[in-house]
Amino acid sequence: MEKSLPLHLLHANSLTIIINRSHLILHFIAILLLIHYRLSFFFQHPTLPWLLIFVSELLLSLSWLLWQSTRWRPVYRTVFPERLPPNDELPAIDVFICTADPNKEPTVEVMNTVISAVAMDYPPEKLHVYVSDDAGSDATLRCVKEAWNFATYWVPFCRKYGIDTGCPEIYFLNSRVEDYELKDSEFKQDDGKMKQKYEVLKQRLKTIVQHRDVALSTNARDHPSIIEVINEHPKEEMPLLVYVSREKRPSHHHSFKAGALNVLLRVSAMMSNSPYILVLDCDMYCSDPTSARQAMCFYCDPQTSPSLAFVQFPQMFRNICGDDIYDGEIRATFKIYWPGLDGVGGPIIAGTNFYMKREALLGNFSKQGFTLHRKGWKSVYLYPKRPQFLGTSTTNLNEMSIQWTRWMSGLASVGISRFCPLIYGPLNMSLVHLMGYSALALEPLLQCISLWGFALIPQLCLFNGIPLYPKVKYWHLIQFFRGDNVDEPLFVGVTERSLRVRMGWSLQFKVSDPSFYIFSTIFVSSISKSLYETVVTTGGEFRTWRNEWRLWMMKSVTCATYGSLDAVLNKLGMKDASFLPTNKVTDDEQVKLYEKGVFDFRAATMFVAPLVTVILVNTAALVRAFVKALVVADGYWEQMVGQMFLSFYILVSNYAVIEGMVIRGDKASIPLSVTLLSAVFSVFIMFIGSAMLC
Ligand SMILES: O=c1ccn([C@@H]2O[C@H](COP(=O)(O)OP(=O)(O)O[C@H]3O[C@H](CO)[C@@H](O)[C@H](O)[C@H]3O)[C@@H](O)[C@H]2O)c(=O)[nH]1
Ligand SMILES: [Mn+2]
Repeated sequence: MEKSLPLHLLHANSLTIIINRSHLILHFIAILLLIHYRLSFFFQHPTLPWLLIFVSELLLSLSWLLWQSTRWRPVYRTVFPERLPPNDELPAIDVFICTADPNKEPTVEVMNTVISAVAMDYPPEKLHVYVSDDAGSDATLRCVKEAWNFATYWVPFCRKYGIDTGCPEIYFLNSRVEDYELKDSEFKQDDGKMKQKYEVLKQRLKTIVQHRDVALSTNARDHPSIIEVINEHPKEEMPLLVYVSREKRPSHHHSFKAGALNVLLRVSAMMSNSPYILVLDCDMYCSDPTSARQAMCFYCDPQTSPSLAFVQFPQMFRNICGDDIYDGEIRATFKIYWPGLDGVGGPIIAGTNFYMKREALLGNFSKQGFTLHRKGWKSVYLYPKRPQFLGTSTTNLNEMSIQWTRWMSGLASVGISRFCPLIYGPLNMSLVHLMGYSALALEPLLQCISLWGFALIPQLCLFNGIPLYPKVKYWHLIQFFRGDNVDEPLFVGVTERSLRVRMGWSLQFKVSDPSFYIFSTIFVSSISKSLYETVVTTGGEFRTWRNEWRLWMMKSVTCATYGSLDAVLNKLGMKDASFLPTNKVTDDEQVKLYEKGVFDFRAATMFVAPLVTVILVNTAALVRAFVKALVVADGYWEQMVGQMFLSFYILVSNYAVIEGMVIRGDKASIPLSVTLLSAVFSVFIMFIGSAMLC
């Protein structure tokens, strides 16, 4: 009876699907009308600015269309680990943890990841944990040994009392007084001892790191390989723990994280060779010990398992708070895109927090970005209520921009390679799935070209009085009075009339060119759909939506642009691939700003100057247009209102940049030098742009 019950279920919300598809049809019709409008005008009066803005509109529409694949059939999954076969029938798992830089990746956190992996709720003889240390640091090896020593007490403690997290840091942070009072004295005693041991561990780790041989750390790029089994004398309740530092030589390309994973793949093949692999970044605590059992709900199902390559969990973060102005949560990716991809053929690998079938890899990690799906492998996305893994997210502008530039570069390099999903067609992939892949791979290029277009072309034309959007005929304010002639005094000196006189302003506009409706429909439709998705379907707030919208604009002119450039230069052989690991060390001052929702503009000039430049160009265009509208007689408003609105909208959305430039005077505001440099860029753009376009 038990056996026939399903191990996992799939749900699709039909209301969401109906709304998504109806919106898709309406928005698509509006885009077709826009194309018709542009083409018919363009053939009559071909001009360069019209062509450029049309290209921007087409590229953005293409990107929108590709992303619709993720709205086509979003699905959610539930698992029933209690229905799994008994422990002795479960398959074995190898856990891979990668660390690269002891300066950027705090050792206490890395060791918490290691301990939490060792303490996972899985038969210990079927669990093997491999730690890859790309820095080849002797200190890290010693720390792993300390962590192991602690874990030999910690794991039995967790098992004995059924502790619901295998991560000591989370456990000691969250242990609640009320629960504690209910516990018996034996538990209290053990808990006290554990706490003490944990404090000792932290102290030891700190000492090791402080006294580490600095000379060794300079050898991070040049060292022989070290493989050390930490628990040479196996203990019953403990899984295998292995430290691996692959050989690195300056003359050999080491392929960063993918290279490290490939070494772990080979080392583990010689030692445990488990059929399943869990990949974790060094900061990703296994906060819920049951993730392996949850993933096995798919792999132990004889129907799904044969073609299932990996089970992806979302990346979640333990340091998200307040406004989350840098969208550290990466909400859209894990709440919209991945469930969307799951419904049409499977999510792609997010780089961490996934269980992989060894067989699907064919001995190599790096030839994934979509060949697996093309060969007919499937993947599933599991987003349980309780976070399975918790890592650290970027919480300042600089780190966020570096990280996104790296991601954008990675995506763009797929987009411009022969693996571009649109070219490297489907073998076993559906069209919608392929669109999802293309949406990701082409995102950087489509986004940066179109958004630079929207940020500059209409503004340059506005500055020079060239209309790009349909006219609005009447656009004026009417003041009106209303009141009945009743003059009997109510009180001394107050007549009813004077009370009832209403003074009001009404805004009246009449659209003379019906095409104006096409543009306003597209604008309103995009805004309302994204608002609906952020607030209704994914439970965000209005400010969440504002943050995401603003960040999308900001990242287009910085990260997407640099990422695309990086990929192109790389392809042309003019630049080497690079991977700057994200800094996971937190700085109190920066965290305070992040918590308050204040932008920290102490970022590399290359990430701030484009933002300021866009603001300056938009301001100049808008101010000039206003002055002209006041001076030049009739007709100016009607023609220019679309462009004026666009500039106004860009300025309002990015008010935080204006604030950082002229209002805030604190240390983290935009330095005058950056503003001046951007002013030079702006003047340059205005002159050259005006000369070319107008
Ligand atoms: O040469 C390297 C560089 C990095 N890493 C490790 O790779 C992981 C991810 O690096 P991190 O700097 O934390 O990058 P993030 O920006 O946080 O990572 C995201 O983006 C990466 C791809 O850009 C993915 O690989 C990650 O899984 C994903 O979490 C970390 O554990 C690093 O220690 C290595 O092992 N070797
Ligand atoms: Mn990371």
